Amino acid sequence: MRALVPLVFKKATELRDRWNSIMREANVKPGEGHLINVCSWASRATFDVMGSAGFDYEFNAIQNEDNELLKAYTEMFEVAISRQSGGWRTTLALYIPLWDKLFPDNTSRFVAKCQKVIQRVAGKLIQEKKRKMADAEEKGETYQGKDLLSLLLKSNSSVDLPPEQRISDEDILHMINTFMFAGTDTTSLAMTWTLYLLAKFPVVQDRLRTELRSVLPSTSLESLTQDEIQSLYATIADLPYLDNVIRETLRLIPPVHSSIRVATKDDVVPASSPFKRKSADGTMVEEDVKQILVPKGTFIHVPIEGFNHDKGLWGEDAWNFNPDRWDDLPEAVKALPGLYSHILTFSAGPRACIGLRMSTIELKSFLFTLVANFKFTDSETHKIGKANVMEEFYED
Ligand code: HEM
Repeated sequence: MRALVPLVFKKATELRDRWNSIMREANVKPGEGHLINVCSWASRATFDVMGSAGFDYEFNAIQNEDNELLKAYTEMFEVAISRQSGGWRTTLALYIPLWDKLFPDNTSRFVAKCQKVIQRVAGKLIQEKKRKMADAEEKGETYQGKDLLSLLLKSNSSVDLPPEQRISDEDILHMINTFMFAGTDTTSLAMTWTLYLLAKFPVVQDRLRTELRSVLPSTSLESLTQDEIQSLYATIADLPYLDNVIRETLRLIPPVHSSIRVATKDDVVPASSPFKRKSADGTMVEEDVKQILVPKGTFIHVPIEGFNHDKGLWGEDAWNFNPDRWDDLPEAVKALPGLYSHILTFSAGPRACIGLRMSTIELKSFLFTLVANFKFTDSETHKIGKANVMEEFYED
């Protein structure tokens, strides 16, 4: 993870410079604003980080959007996310995964087209990496690549690994897809919502900027040595208000708002307080229910956002954006499980997120660079909506 820090700083300063040059080109005068689609830029930045750190691949997305692999991923993500709105096809595909393959609609055909591009380009990437490793071996050297793909290929070709435990190139390709899907837009959404909330709550933004500027180095970030960057990041990582702002955003707007699990055996889930059960047509079926029976095979919707917003645990102000709450959490919250800060944003248990540390480095470094240099305000012309549990943001 240490090796990630200089790369993330490089990308954060690149994004800062790109925004500055856009404003210069648009002739924006000091104090004037300029409309920027933060969501799209944040996504391009996290693609760049994942490309370099994950696969030693330069999407170069902050500079241009023409890369064909980048286009395939972004278009595929957009389509996949638009499908999340539900509908009978989505539900059917959940129970019969082959359905989409047997009876593809336009969306499935489009995703298949993107997948073909990914298979071709990422497949070439895997072959090139293997060739570099073989070349190094021929010279009696060890290939030094530190990206995820190199480490994966190295451990996969290790002589100690029994052949039946080696993973195929096809599975490695699937892993690249998983990392691109799980590790880019999640972090960029977290970054975007943080900047959005800062725009909505200028007092919080000003207080955060003051904290960030207090640790700005006296020379430019570009002139820092690797050791100085590491030491700057260690300082940023410990900034209390930045930490609170990030935790509060991740609590209030988790980028993954819900998940699904399947019960592998019959189970009983106790209710924290008795509830009334209604049938699908809204008529009352049972009063004073104290537990939920879960038969094996049931699909369970895990409401991450609901867990993070529970007023019974977090207090009446649970739906408010209040970074200071992290200085004095209710006892009930402290007792909650979760990989991160008693919230379910990164899930929990054996299949919890493995990218928590990577996304923390990205969020802290990018927010440091951007908030110390720019002031964010809500767009007057573009309405930004929020679905799921909350539709509005409440002032504390
Ligand atoms: C703010 C950023 C992120 C959030 C909110 C987030 C959230 C999550 C959640 C909720 C899950 C569980 C999904 C489920 O089981 O239904 C998950 C899994 C996963 N995440 Fe993240 N993630 C983030 C960043 C990252 C990053 C940067 C990486 C890349 C290293 C990553 C890699 C993964 C992987 C590989 C899994 C699957 C783990 C498994 O099934 O064993 N995530 N993430």
